[in-house]
Amino acid sequence: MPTTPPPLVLASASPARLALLRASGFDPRVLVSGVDEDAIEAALGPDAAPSDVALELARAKAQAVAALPDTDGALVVGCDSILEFEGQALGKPDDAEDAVARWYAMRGKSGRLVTGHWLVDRSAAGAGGEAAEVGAVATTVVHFGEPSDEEILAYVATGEPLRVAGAFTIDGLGGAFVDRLEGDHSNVIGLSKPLLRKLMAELGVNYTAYWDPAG
Ligand SMILES: Nc1nc2c(ncn2[C@@H]2O[C@H](COP(=O)(O)OP(=O)(O)OP(=O)(O)O)[C@@H](O)[C@H]2O)c(=O)[nH]1
Repeated sequence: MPTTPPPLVLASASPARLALLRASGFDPRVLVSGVDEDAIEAALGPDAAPSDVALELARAKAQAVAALPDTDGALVVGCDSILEFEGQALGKPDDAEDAVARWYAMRGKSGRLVTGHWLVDRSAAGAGGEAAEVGAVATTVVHFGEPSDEEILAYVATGEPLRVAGAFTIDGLGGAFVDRLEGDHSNVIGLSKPLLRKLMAELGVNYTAYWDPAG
């Protein structure tokens, strides 16, 4: 019989990450970190690798939430997703104009969606242990389709691209404009399930112990 795992805390405001965890058998509490992502990115400098930025932001979010008294005894997970495209680190678009310009540049090409993952184990057994990665499992190559100008304008007008890293989704409206992926799809949505399992194992936490046997 699996031991009772530490309660899971998602240090993210992302509705997609929460929905993904719930669909995967978890019922996390959500505590949003409120960290100043722009300040962290500025401190890393313009030449920082997108994977380094994503990991540093994931760390900042997870550790900020793990510092709250409310997370005593819990396992905290923080994430950050960035699209690496033609040498640029692209988060959410600044505005509709930026989203349109990005799609004009992205269509017919490919990019790498990297998601930094950072876990902090505040349980008694975990003693503040941490596990983090933005490696191979947390990098997915995205091959974009070729939406027409009109389709791009229609997509941006929905507002969806403004709310997501890289100005696209694979499971939402934007999926029509993503031809294929190479790598983990959940990583693109914002949290890689196989990587979460791996990082939990590094902390001695059993991923399946969160599942309700009654289903
Ligand atoms: N549903 C969906 N969401 C996506 C996809 N790609 C990126 N996102 C979302 O884009 C957002 C990336 O921004 P982040 O800064 O990592 O996270 P956030 O939403 O700002 O929330 P915090 O973790 O609180 O910063 C996340 O909410 C991701 O879930 C996708 O293909 N599908």
